[in-house]
Amino acid sequence: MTSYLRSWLTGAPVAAAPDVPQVLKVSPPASDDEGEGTETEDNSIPAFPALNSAQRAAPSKPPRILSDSALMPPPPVPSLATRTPGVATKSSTAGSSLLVPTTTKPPKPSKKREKVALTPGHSPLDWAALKSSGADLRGVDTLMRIPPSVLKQHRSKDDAWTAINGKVYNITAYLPFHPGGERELMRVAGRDGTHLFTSTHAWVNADFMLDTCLVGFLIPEPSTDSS
Ligand code: HEM
Repeated sequence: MTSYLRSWLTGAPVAAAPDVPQVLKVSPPASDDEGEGTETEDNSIPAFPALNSAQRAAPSKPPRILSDSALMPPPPVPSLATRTPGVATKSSTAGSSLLVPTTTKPPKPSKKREKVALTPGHSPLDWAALKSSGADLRGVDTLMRIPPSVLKQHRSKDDAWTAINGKVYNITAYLPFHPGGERELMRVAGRDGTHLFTSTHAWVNADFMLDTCLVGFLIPEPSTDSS
C-alpha cells in the first residue's frame, strides 16, 4: 500500500501491487434514450458559433457609432401643464404627438336651454297623475287622419296640436307641465314639430309622455287637383 501511494505521488510506474484493486474505466452509454448506443456515435458538443460559420469568418469590427445626423431626434418635451383639454396644441412638434387623442370637445357656445320654473301642481309627477286619471286630454272622439292644413287650425294656447314623428297630439293640457316652458312648446303648435323636438331633446319619449293626448296621424295634404 505504501509503495502504491508513493508511486502515485511521485508518478513513478506502479510496481506490481496485487493488494490494490484495479480502477476500471467505464464509459457511459452513447445515448440515454437509446440505451445501447454504438461506440462510433459522436457526442461532442459543437462549437458555437460553428467553426465554419460566417461569424467566425467575418473580421471582428468595432460597433458602429452613429453620427448626430444619423440618430433619431429626441422626442419633444410634452407641455402637459399648459394644455387645454380637448384643444389641440398649435405646433405638432410641441408635444402634441405624445398626447392621447381625446373625445372631449370644448363646450360649444350654444344657446342655453332655459329651465322654466313650473307652477305648483305642474310637476312631471302631476302630469303622470293627470294622464292616468282618465281625463279627456284628446278633445276628439276618434283618431283622425290629419293633413297639415287641418293641423294649422290648432295653434292657439287653448287649442294646440302638434305632430311628432307622424303622430298628432293635443298639447293644450301639457303646456303648463312642459319643463322647457309654454312659450317653447307653443313654437310647434299647429305644425310638424318633429325637427324642433328632436333637436332640443331627442331622449324625451314623446310617445309615452303624450299617449293620452293622441288625436290622429299626420298625412300629406290631399291634392286639390280635380282632374
Ligand atoms: C311636444 C312635445 C314635447 C314634449 C313631450 C317635451 C317634453 C320635455 C321634457 C320631458 C323635458 C325635460 C327633459 C329633461 O329634463 O331632460 C323638456 C325640456 C325642454 N324642452 Fe321640451 N318637450 C316637447 C317639445 C319641445 C319643443 C318643441 C321645444 C322647443 C322648441 C322644447 C324645449 C324644451 C327645452 C328648452 C327644455 C329644457 C328644459 C331643461 O333644460 O330642463 N320642448 N321637454
